[in-house]
Amino acid sequence: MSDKAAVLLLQMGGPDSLDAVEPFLLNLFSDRDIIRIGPAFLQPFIARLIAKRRSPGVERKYEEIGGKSPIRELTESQARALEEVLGDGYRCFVAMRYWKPSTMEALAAIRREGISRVIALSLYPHYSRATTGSSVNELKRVLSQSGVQFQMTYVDRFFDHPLYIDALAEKVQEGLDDFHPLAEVQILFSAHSLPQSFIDEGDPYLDHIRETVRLVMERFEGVTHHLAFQSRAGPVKWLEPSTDEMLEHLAAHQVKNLLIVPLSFVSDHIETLHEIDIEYAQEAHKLGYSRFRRSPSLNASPTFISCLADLVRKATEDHG
Ligand SMILES: C=CC1=C(C)c2cc3[nH]c(cc4nc(cc5[nH]c(cc1n2)c(C)c5CCC(=O)O)C(CCC(=O)O)=C4C)c(C)c3C=C
Ligand SMILES: [Fe+2]
Ligand SMILES: [Fe+2]
Repeated sequence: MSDKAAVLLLQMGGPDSLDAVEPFLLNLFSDRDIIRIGPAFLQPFIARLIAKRRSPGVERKYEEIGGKSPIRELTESQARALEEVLGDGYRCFVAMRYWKPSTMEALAAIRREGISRVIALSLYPHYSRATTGSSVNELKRVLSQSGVQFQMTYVDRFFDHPLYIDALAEKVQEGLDDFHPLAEVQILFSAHSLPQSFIDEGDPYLDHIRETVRLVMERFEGVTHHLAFQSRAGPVKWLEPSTDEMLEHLAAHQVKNLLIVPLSFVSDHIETLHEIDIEYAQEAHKLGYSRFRRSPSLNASPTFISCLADLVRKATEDHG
């Protein structure tokens, strides 16, 4: 047995080729933690229909950002950077909820290394049953099926960690530096949307998002900011206002310079590279903004990696 600990980074995953889009969507729409469609016994059939119907449009979007999601490479590079900072006592692994490497593959790799202590670290800063909840449920299912005993610790949120806030603030500052020094810039935080029913049932996601925004804005006193929600994916009531409505609203109020700051994701993927950089940028141009920019994603930002390292070290101390 190894005396090292494994850090298992939990992330959503994304298609690694255009052929992977439909099976990726099938995995996602089959998961009742993220979406409930009809009674449980019917969901696999309905999920198949939705995945088939949705995939041509989604494939076109992935085609426009290079033919796949970059989320695997970006998460692997976060894992390597984290390993470097943590040093000899740790090895880092990645488990993707809806694509590769799967939770099963990740646990098998940890086992091959002879490691028995695992810190499962969700890469979603804000807790939601739809994201972290789903990944942790999957992990627990696979652990119980595998029959292998690991000593597990879970880190399921870090929306208010000072180093996460520092890392975001650095990116916001980089974004602001891309405007003329005398320009009056407003900030639009754009978080991933969630059906309102999750919040009504007690999901803390919205409170976590608001707290992150509050803490970041403590560093930018005097700058006007807004919060909106992007990437709805179905015909229910989602969090409001939507990012596209907010873009229209601000344009109508003569806002000319806008920095959009993506929240809820810690790396680039289709919703930054396509939805913001292509779709919202075109919309902003039509609406008459003079300058519309996105702050860079955290990816392997050294400050963000030191946040992850701090979370891992604290989890290790707590469970000695
Ligand atoms: C079905 C409902 C969905 C809910 C609820 C939802 C919540 C949610 N998702 C993220 C983060 C990501 N979502 C991504 C893609 C994606 N999400 C949904 C659906 C829901 N998400 C779909 C159908 C897709 C696929 C793309 C599409 O069809 O439009 C991704 C990107 C993966 C990648 O390309 O790399 C991320 C990341 C959060 C944070 C969240 C709620 C809090
Ligand atoms: Fe999503
Ligand atoms: Fe108004």
